[in-house]
Amino acid sequence: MIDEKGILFILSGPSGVGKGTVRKALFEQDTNLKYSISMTTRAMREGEQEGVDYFYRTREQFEQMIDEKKMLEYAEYVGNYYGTPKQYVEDTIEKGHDVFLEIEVQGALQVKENFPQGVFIFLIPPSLEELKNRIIDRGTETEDLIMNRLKEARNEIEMMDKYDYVVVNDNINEAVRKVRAIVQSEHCKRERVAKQYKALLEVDEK
Ligand SMILES: Nc1nc2c(ncn2[C@@H]2O[C@H](COP(=O)(O)OP(=O)(O)O)[C@@H](O)[C@H]2O)c(=O)[nH]1
Ligand SMILES: Nc1ncnc2c1ncn2[C@@H]1O[C@H](COP(=O)(O)OP(=O)(O)O)[C@@H](O)[C@H]1O
Repeated sequence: MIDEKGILFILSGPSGVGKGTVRKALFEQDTNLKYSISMTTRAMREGEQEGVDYFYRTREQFEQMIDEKKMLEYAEYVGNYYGTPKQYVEDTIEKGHDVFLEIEVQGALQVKENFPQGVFIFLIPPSLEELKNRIIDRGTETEDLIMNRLKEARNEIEMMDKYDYVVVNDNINEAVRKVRAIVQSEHCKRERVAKQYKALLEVDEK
């Protein structure tokens, strides 16, 4: 079939719900999705690589990108900037490839404003109790921050109706399977297939 523009998928959800875990598992399997590498001002962690996990930049460099309107979205999270460089997303979609973002909720809401044709997937925990356990088990946050995150999570979950799909991250394999199914369904949307088919028929006529 004739290539159309790619689709932008946005996976978001409260801190600790498992966004990073689901995204990594999704990309481990054979996939045609292109992951948009984010830019951050946070320090590189052991085992991470520049241009693989993130583009690591200073606050000055990040703020310059913001001023030059080169970010599709950005947010401050635990004292650091995180954001999606616009150019890669636009070029890749233009070439007909799907792009996948894994970002926190404030950023996802900005993408919704700037790129409403994106497909918004909200990952939720089976319960707030389980969310709390996951944040504690991950061991990256203090008691105070954990309480903050949970309060934020409640507010964020209320944003659910801004999203196209909601996936409960109970069993990880099930959650990944559902995200993959969403990607496939979007490719089977009538409007999309009809457009591609029309172009195909026009070529046949020539
Ligand atoms: N808005 C926004 N959030 C991002 C971006 N990249 C990563 N994040 C989110 O930033 C948060 C912190 O990420 P990180 O420092 O890698 O720590 P993690 O909590 O171990 O995943 C996570 O919720 C990510 O989903 C981005 O480009 N934009
Ligand atoms: N389906 C799941 N079941 C149990 N634990 C999970 C599941 N998904 C993720 N986790 C664990 O929960 C913690 C938070 O996951 P992480 O991917 O860092 O979340 P986020 O990127 O949303 O902040 C990690 O310790 C991860 O191993």
